Amino acid sequence: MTAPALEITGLTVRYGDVTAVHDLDLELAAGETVALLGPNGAGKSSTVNAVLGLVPPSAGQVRVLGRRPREAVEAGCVGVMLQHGGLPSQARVGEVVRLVRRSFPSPWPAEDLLVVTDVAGLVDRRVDQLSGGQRQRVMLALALAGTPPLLVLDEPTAAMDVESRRSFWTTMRELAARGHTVVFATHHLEEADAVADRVVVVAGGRVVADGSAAQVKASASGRTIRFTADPATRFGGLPAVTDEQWHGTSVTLRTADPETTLRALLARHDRLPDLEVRGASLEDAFVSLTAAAVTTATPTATAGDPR
Ligand SMILES: Nc1ncnc2c1ncn2[C@@H]1O[C@H](COP(=O)(O)OP(=O)(O)OP(=O)(O)O)[C@@H](O)[C@H]1O
Repeated sequence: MTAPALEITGLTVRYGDVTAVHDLDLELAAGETVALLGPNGAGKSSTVNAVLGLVPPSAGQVRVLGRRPREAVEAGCVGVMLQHGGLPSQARVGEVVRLVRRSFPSPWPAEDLLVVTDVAGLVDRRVDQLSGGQRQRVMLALALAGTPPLLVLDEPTAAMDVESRRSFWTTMRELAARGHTVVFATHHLEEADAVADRVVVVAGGRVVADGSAAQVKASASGRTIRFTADPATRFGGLPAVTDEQWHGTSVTLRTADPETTLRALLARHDRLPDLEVRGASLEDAFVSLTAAAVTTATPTATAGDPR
């Protein structure tokens, strides 16, 4: 049986009095593309750093393809893009890529590496002359230089514009299609929704939801009903409504049971102009799951099948 790409069991990371990660379990199968979502300070970077062997677990253990993190990194099993990765500023891109490739036992074929990461046109450029997005692409080329089965990316698109992000994620999909496992921490919910086949939401150092984007969305209770109304109107007392928000003349009701709420609304009002009934977005789910975690400080049920 092949080992999971990543197996985290009971991981706790403490920095002095601060517990950044609490008893976290996570298993990634080979070939999965997994988004790690969470608000600032949720424990994403601490988890990533433990996976890379950069911080020691205070409790629990991490295995990357069955190996200890340091061993896995040294064997070239893990490609990494960190938030504050450095590059030698005076060197040319081609030299840096060549040097890094040479340090691995099974480097990614040179030409293909430059094409896949869209760096071919930058090889003669000095590193300090790159734009933020170009720099990130070079960082990706270095992360892939050892042909790692697992790619770990901490907010990889933070410095990229919309177009660079789009092409970056196209590259990630190609890598996933070639069998690489990709795990990335992000604040961009739309990226997680579009790219990841699994979304893990972390809050307060714990996993609060784990499933496909659709499952995570479904785990945020309720739908929203939106329509236009006179701001003097009040909709208190409607069945199943848990929240009422106004923006000008547009009212949004959150409801646990849209059909019952709609029946009651239509019994009282002849017209509901611009009526829309929507499922929760990933952002709605994220806000409600992470808010619940902060309020209760205990993990809620995971969405979807535990893996
Ligand atoms: N080296 C450190 N020393 C002390 N506390 C730390 C250290 N690194 C992180 N922390 C704390 O641990 C908690 C989790 O931080 P972490 O960086 O893992 O979260 P994150 O989810 O990656 O946040 P962000 O999205 O802001 O990058 C925070 O309270 C943070 O202040």
